[in-house]
This record gives sequence, structure tokens and C-alpha cells, in this order.
Amino acid sequence: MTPAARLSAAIEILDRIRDGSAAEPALSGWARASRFAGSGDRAAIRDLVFTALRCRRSHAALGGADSGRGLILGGLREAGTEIDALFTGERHAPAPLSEAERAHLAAPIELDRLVALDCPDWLAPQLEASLGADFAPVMEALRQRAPVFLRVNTARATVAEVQERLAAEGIATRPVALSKTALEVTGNARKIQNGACYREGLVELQDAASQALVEALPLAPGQKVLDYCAGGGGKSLAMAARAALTLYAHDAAPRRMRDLGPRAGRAGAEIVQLATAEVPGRAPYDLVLLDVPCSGSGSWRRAPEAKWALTPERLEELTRIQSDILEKTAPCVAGGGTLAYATCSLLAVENGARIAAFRAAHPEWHLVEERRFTPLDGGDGFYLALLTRG
Ligand SMILES: C[S@@+](CC[C@H](N)C(=O)[O-])C[C@H]1O[C@@H](n2cnc3c(N)ncnc32)[C@H](O)[C@@H]1O
Repeated sequence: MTPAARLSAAIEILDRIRDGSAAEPALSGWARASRFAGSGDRAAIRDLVFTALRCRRSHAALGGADSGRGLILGGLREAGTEIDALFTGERHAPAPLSEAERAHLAAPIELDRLVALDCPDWLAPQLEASLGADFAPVMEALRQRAPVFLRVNTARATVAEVQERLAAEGIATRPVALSKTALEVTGNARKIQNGACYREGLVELQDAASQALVEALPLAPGQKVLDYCAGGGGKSLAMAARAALTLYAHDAAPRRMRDLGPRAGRAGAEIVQLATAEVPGRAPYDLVLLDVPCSGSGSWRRAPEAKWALTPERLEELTRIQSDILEKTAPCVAGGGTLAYATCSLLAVENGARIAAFRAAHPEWHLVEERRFTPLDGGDGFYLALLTRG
């Protein structure tokens, strides 16, 4: 496909998303119907679509419309690309600029601060209060594509050994300061999932801050550990690689754990999946990890639609669920054990405020440690609070 034809495809997909489709189904639906597109085309189109979603507010303003075409025009304008050379209307290229579009693109434009930062107005006060001086740099970072990180399964091989094996597969990586187990992929990321290192369970795709969070957990061999909001099991697997544990995984939506069996098999880890009713029966646990459902504001680079879909009502509902999960699981922790509360949120209302509310109601719980990560640390935004009783 030509660069212009890729733009046309991105415009079509963005319009489907604007009409209500989620990004992933819109992209895969387009790919299924467009067999002529090679893997390079699909990757480039995906990149165009996700850039437009991350920068939806500013690109709509720059391009003159919150439509697929407006967003792509806005992105090209921000990048300083010669638009007429691409919007020719020839073959599969987008139609030439209308007079109105030409006039909008030619007129000088000064974006309001929150528009330029692609920040929803209603969330700005909370994000500013939570991030302080980091607000603008973090919002700017969230406009950029996230790096691809691998977690090395250190139960099987050293980071250096795996880096060498990956290099032999043509995948370039470098270690990162944020986590001892993480490698940032700097070349050929698309080869990972078909490569031997991945198939043999030597690596998993996992954000570096997510790995740093697991590194901060006080895990020791022989402990009984529950991952209460396990989802796909990324953190269960990272915990399994850290120490020989008796490890249980639970999720309110068990189908979310459907890949955990095969992933654990690849990694050589043993993880027992529990239904909700089975959780108290296996208590007490030495450590309970609560990777609770949240706004996902720390991972808006990877899931940018969530930035625009979040509402005050949904945020309030999430904080209720978070507090409820803390209440329900705290009694399952063994005396001297650890309750580890985590979110991939940047918002204090989902982080420190939830812990403060929990401790106000349960003064017997003490805060041992709190960690905050933002995209300025390289990975996604995360929060971790470690609590003990007594
Ligand atoms: C942030 S995700 C977990 C991600 C996962 N730990 C990982 O590392 O890949 C939150 C998970 O919590 C689950 N969840 C939502 N409400 C819950 C509840 N009340 N109890 C337990 N799990 C819940 C969701 O289904 C979702 O899979």
C-alpha cells in the first residue's frame, strides 16, 4: 500500500471507531476485509489510528473536525507533512482538500493548554492535583507511543542470556533502569510472538513499571499468595518467576484468566485458579495482591480510547469497587502478611485516597510502603501500597 492509501484506511477505521466500534475490533475487521494489506501496512495503519486516538483533542482542533479525516489531517499538520502530496484523490489516496479544509489548515492556530495536552477538561483539576509539577510532562508523555517491554523469566534464564538469544532471532533490546527483569525492545518487536524465546516461555510482553511493581512485593519462597484481580495473569506470572510460591489466581470475570493456563505452562509456573467462593476457603494468604480495576489513566498510551470514555460517574463507581475489594479481601491476609493494593492510575482518588479511607475505617492496618510510577519513569503509570496489620 502507498503511504496515501494507508491514510485512507486509517480514516475509514477512525470513522468506524467514532461510530461506536472499539479500536481493536475496528482494526481487525478492516484487516480481515483487506487481504491485500501486508503486515507492514497493518502495523503502519495501527500506528496512525492509535496516534489519532491518543491525540484526539489536539488533532481534531488542528485538522478542523473530530472525524477520521479531520484527525488524520490534524496529525499531518502537527508533523509538518506536505498534505497536498498525499490527499490527491488518485487511486486509493484520500480526496483532495476542500476549500474549507484548505482555509482551516492555512489559518494560524493557537491551541488552549488542555487541548494541546490532550487532556479532558473535567479531569484536569484532579490530574493536576495528583501529579503536581509533573502534570504537563506526564500528559505530553501520554500523547506518545509506549515502548515495548519484555519481562525475562528469570526462573529460567538470566537477562543477559535472553538478550543474546533475542539478538540471534533478530530482536534488538536494551536493559532499562526501572526493572531488573525488563528489556525494552528497540528493533523488530513484531517478531517477538513468533520467536523461540516467547514460545519457550523465556519472555512475556509486560510493561516495565508493572514489573517494577512486582519487584517491590515482599515475596519469599514457600509463601501462599493470592492474585485477587488476576485478569490475564501478567502479575501472577511475574510473581511466579520471582520465588517458589503457592500461587492462586482469581478474577471476578473468570474468562479473563482463560490464557493464564497456557501462559503458565509456557513459563513452567504452577498457578491454581480459584472461583470467588473458593477464595476464603484457602485463606489465610501471606500476601494478597489487589491489582484493582481502575481508570487506566497510567496506561492511556496503550489504551487511549479509555481517556475519552472515562466519565465522573464511572470514576466514582470504580472508587467504590476499589474500596469494596479492599474490605472483602483484607480478612484473608495472614497475621504479619501483606495486603498489596495496586492500580495503573495516576489519580489520587483511586490511589492514596482509597488507602487513606481504608485505614481510617481499619486503624489496625499500617502503610509500610507506597510507590508511584509515571510515564516519566519510562513505563506506564502505576501506584502500589503495601499494608500490614498489627
Ligand atoms: C487491572 S485488571 C488486572 C490486570 C492483571 N492483574 C494483569 O497484570 O494483567 C483488573 C481486573 O480486576 C477484575 N475485577 C473487576 N472487579 C473485580 C472484583 N470485584 N473482584 C475481583 N476482580 C475484579 C477485572 O475483571 C480485571 O480483570
